[in-house]
Amino acid sequence: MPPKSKQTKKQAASSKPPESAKSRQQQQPPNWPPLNPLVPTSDLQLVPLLEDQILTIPRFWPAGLCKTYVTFLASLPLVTTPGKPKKGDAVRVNDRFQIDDPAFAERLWSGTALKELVEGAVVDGEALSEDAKRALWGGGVLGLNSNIRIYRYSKGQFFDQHYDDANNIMFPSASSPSAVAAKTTWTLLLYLTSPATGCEGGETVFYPDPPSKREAAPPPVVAELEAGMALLHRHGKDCMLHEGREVTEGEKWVIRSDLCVKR
Ligand SMILES: O=C(O)CCC(=O)C(=O)O
Ligand SMILES: [Fe+2]
Repeated sequence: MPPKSKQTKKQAASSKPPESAKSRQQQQPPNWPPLNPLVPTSDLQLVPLLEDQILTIPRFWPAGLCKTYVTFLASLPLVTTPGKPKKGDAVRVNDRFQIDDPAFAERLWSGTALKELVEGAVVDGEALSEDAKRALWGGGVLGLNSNIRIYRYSKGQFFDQHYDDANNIMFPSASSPSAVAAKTTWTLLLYLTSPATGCEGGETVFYPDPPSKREAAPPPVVAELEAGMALLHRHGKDCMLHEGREVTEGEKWVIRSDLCVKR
């Protein structure tokens, strides 16, 4: 699908946790399976898919852990998107489970290679300076957004072209009783399925803007699904137009959170 003009700039529907009666009464977090076995951090790296915009971590989760999670996530009460989006929201047709779970966000951050890779910021074998790190992540990194979203796309489901919003949040602080003012700067997608697990289609596709009005847009950047690969992309004002292509066979499963920095 060609990129749409900026006039039709769709946002992903609000990623803030729903204000339903259930969420206000503090929905019980799931009993997430342990995050092991994992690939040692020293065997992993941040690999740019598009410089300064999209980074991947291939083999972030091994196949076995992805499989354990897909089986577990399928037992959660996922909710199918209502057919018609609110005005200005992108069409998202999938099944979703959303939970505010600071403990799981912290495990996904510190209990995996993510924290070390992001804080170390060794991109393509080159270690960034402290200033370059702040410029890359948009500030001093705190960890992952506690707003955890699980997506299941079955055959025919997709996430239409949109931009991801940055959100201001209060980040729980380990060192002080009060939370720290934070904002989200990058989207984290963790793919649990791929053609190797029977999922066809469903690639996340990014549409770069043309360099000027008179020039053609560069070709889209396609993130092929790889079970266990994590992908980070800039969001908010620096977000690229992107979509989750239609799944044509099998199921696509994704865990979504966001990188948070001090505000
Ligand atoms: O599922 C995908 O590939 C994309 C998801 C996405 O764009 C989002 O969560 O905002
Ligand atoms: Fe998105």
